[in-house]
Amino acid sequence: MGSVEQLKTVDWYGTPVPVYPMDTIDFGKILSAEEEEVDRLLRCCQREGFFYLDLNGLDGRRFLDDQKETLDLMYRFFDAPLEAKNQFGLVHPHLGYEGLGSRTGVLPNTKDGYEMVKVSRDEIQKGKPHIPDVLKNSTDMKILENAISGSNIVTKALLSALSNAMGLTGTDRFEHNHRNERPSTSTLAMMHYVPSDPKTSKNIGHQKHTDISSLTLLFAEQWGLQIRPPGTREFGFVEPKEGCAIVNVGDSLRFASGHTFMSCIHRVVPFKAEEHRYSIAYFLRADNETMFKDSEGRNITAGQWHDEKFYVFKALPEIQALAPPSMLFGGMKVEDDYTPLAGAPQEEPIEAH
Ligand SMILES: O=C(O)CCC(=O)C(=O)O
Ligand SMILES: [Fe+2]
Repeated sequence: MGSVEQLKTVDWYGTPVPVYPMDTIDFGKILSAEEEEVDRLLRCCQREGFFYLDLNGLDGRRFLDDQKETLDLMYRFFDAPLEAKNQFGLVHPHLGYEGLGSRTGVLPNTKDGYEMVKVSRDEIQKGKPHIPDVLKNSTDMKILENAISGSNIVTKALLSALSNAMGLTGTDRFEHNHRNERPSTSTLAMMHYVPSDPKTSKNIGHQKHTDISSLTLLFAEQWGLQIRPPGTREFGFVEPKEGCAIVNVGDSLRFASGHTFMSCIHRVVPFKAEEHRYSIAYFLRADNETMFKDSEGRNITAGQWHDEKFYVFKALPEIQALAPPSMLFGGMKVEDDYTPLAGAPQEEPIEAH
């Protein structure tokens, strides 16, 4: 990572903000286990915890088609009346609907700026998903099924490559804790960020965090995602790249790698005040029963980690501040942030307890 002076920047409310470069991993080369590509993938996970995944090749393009279909479905879904979207509410933390402002926002004294609907992989596999009636026709069901199975295939291919790169065999391989027939909280999250102005709105973006997941496959064509690579103090934007998904390592894979992989700290801010932003995230998560050692040295199951961290995500800032920082940030080092935003309040540093 070069110094800030050498970084590309983008204007954000009158201030130049870094645009962080990220490596690009070619999905086709990963499928063929090309050694150089697999080694680069491993280095991305060890150094930064995020990368672009290039899906422009023949085997990747079908997942881009799934993304387009999912986006069309989302435009329709989020246009529906609140009662229709919220038909089942939040059934479990990893499935169902969460309305605007359910969590803490990205700036002090704000709530989040998005609504979200999540579809559980397990429920889709069992053929009995809690999906609101507005989406429960056969075409929409097929779109969701394709999006989930496609994302599962892509993330499992990455897991397998990472096991190879680490020389893992048998039950030590990462895939062993991500078996399709075992219960997990793996889920497809579809998010709609409402237009909001960081200087005046009370609903703003997505609070900084690391993901609970093992790997997150994110499709986001619009600006707004910011990352804070290890060793930096400043959030910078991730530039959307044609035909590429963004992949990040989450806490579970960091734990499974013996804390050698980086769980990427990130957040979402409104890029243009008048814009609706849509993003699709597949969270590949470990089987609920998988045992990890977390950053506090506790032995904890993947299911328990999910539930505890979800509770902290949803808690009020006062409660969040009482949780160990390793909860929201998976044991990643968190220095105070520098958040340039002319005229707007700065993000409060999270204190260590
Ligand atoms: O909307 C995005 O681009 C990222 C969302 C995110 O970080 C999350 O849901 O964990
Ligand atoms: Fe995230």
